[in-house]
Formats: sequence, C-alpha cells, structure tokens
Amino acid sequence: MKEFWTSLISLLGVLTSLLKILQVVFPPELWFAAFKFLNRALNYFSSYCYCDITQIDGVNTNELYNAVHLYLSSFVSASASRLSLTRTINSSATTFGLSNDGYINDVFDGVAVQWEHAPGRPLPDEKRSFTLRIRKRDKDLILDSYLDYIMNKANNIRHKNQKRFIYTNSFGRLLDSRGQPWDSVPFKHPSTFDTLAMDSDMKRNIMEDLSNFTAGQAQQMGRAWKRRYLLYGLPGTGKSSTIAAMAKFLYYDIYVLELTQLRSKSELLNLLRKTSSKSIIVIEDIDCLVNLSNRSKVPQAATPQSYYESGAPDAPCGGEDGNNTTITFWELLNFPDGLWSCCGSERIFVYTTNHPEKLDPALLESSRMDMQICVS
Ligand SMILES: Nc1ncnc2c1ncn2[C@@H]1O[C@H](COP(=O)(O)OP(=O)(O)OP(=O)(O)O)[C@@H](O)[C@H]1O
Repeated sequence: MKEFWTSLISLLGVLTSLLKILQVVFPPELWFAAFKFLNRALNYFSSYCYCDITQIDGVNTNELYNAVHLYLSSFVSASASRLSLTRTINSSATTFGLSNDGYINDVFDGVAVQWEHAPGRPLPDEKRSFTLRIRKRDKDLILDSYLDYIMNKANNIRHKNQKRFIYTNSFGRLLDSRGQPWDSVPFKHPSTFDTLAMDSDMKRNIMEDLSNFTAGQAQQMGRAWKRRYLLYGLPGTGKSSTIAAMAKFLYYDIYVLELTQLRSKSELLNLLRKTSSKSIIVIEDIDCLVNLSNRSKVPQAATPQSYYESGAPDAPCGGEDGNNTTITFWELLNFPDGLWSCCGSERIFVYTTNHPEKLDPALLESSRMDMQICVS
C-alpha cells in the first residue's frame, strides 16, 4: 500500500513538472487556441447546439433574457432544487428563478430542450446569460416559435404580477398631477368567481366566455378585440361584485366611465384613448344616462340623434363646437372600433342597469351585447 502512494505521488510530481515545461514552451495564447479548436471539434461532432442569451446586449437590456427568466420562473419551483427568489417594485408576487449554474429541462412541441443559467463573472466580456441546449435537428424546427411562445408567456406573467387599479373620471374635466384624465386607486375588491353567489352554469358560461375572449385575442393580434356585456339586476344583487370577479379572473384593470361628467366627444375619445389594453370599461346605470325615447331615430347613421338632448337632465353643457357636444349612445357603443382597430387592443365593456325593462330591445340584440347576465 505504501509503495502505491509513493508511486502515485511521484507520478503527480512528474505530471506537474511536465505541465510546467509545457507552459513554458507553449504560451497561453497557444493553449487558448488549442482549447478553442478542441471545443469546435467537439461541437462539430455533437448532436446539440447551444444558444446563449445574455442579459445585456451591447448597452441595451436584452428583452429575451428577461422573458426567459420569467418564463422559467413559472415552472422552475416545481423541479429545481436550488432557486433564486426576487420581488420587483410594484409587484405583488415573488418570482422564482433558476439559481446560478442551475439547469432545467423543458419540452416544447414534443422537443426536449435544456436551459442553463450562467452567472456573470468579473471579466468585462462575461455577462449573466441563459444557455439553451437544443438538438441541431430540432433547432430550425422550433427555435423561432419556442422563443415567441416564451415572450408571450413572459408578458402574461408580467401582467399577472402587476398591481391592479380601478380608474374613474368622476372628477370631471380636471387632470391629475400627471396630466391624466383618470383618477386611480389600487383595486382591492374581495370578490372572485369563487366567492360570487351566482347560478353555477351562468358562472361557468361567463368564465368560458372570458377565457375564449382572451384566447381569441392572442390569435387576432392587429385587430380591435372587444367584448360587450350587459349586467342587470336589482340594486345590491352583485353587479359590481361580478365585474370585480371578471377583472380578477382576467387580471384586468377597471375603468368606470362616468358619462355625466363628459362634456364633449373629444373628452370621451381622450378618456378611452387613455385606457390601457387588457382592461374592463364599466358604464353604469345606462337606463338613467340614456334617453331612449328617440332611439328609433338613431340608427340612421347619417343624422344621429343625440341622447343628451337639450333639456334632458344629463345634457352636456358646453363643448368646442356643435357636433362635438353631443354623444349618442350608438356612438358610445361603436367609438372603440375606430380607436383600437389597428393596435391589437383588448378591452371589455360592461354596461350595468337596475332596470333592464327600460332599455330599448334593440340594445339587447346579440350584435350589440355579446352576453347578457342577470345577477338577481
Ligand atoms: N351575488 C353576490 N355574491 C356575493 N356577494 C354579493 C352578491 N350580491 C351582493 N353581494 C354583496 O352585497 C354587496 C353589494 O353588492 P354589489 O355592490 O356587487 O351590488 P350591485 O348590484 O353592484 O349594487 P348597485 O346596483 O347598488 O351598484 C357587496 O358587499 C357584495 O359583497
């Protein structure tokens, strides 16, 4: 046994001496070139290729890096044994991340890939990065669609992690300190579809409809995409609670549009323009705001009859010009089409009333309202 250890130590001594001689004979540049050559040769014969996604691309932040980070965070906690945890400003959730040098497997379209997270090292050209290992034969097949899928998923996660707000224009024409026409407070309504007392079929229908709406939006990018719901029922029966549950289900903000505060079409246009995509726009008590007695005259689009008629309680007072002072209900219904028709926006309009019997039957047609929900 003693001889074995003596021989091993002698061998190590010889190897060390040989290495020292080699280091003297061959300069570091030659070593580096040899290593590079070996690496290339191995890569050539390997069936995998590796894609590095660095955190910084030149001087800009690489969006793809952030997206991969968020995407992996959605399932890394289930399979990785070492995690990094973060919580950003304005976020209400903890994000799980892959720890340094950790790796995780993923499958997309039946193709297995592996992600590795490399920490940045103190050298100037070494950055934090993710490395995607993918089979060469699969690269062309899925790489583009996989990265698109990751960007999409990351956007959704980002959206879900944000705090939700409820906006109102109840202070009229005044602008807030940032010049915004909407006043906002954090949205903390406790209602969800779990707590909402409602017929289970109706609840399931609403949830399915909302899910289909958002799924449809993803496929219809580039088109205005809106949905219109009419909520009716006696006071205090859960209309506001239903809207809150819808907003929570979709992770949407809520904008409560006070029509009585509007003075002109341009004001309405401005308010609608300042709503964010993925939001619910609520117009309450439409039976009170709309003078329905002359509705039959309205659909003749060339000469729309105003619902804010002079003398009516909600008639607007003021405005820049004659045409600009009146807003017809039909304009209100169709305004958004022109506004968001080219930017792939995603909005839900909810109209509420305690007196559906006062509404014009034409308003209840399916072409006007996508879904009518009785909450009584
Ligand atoms: N279906 C319901 N499920 C759960 N809670 C409800 C329901 N209906 C009413 N509530 C409770 O009653 C209160 C009033 O409900 P909500 O504000 O949603 O009614 P509303 O129909 O919007 O009333 P209004 O027409 O006066 O605005 C809330 O505190 C809510 O929690």
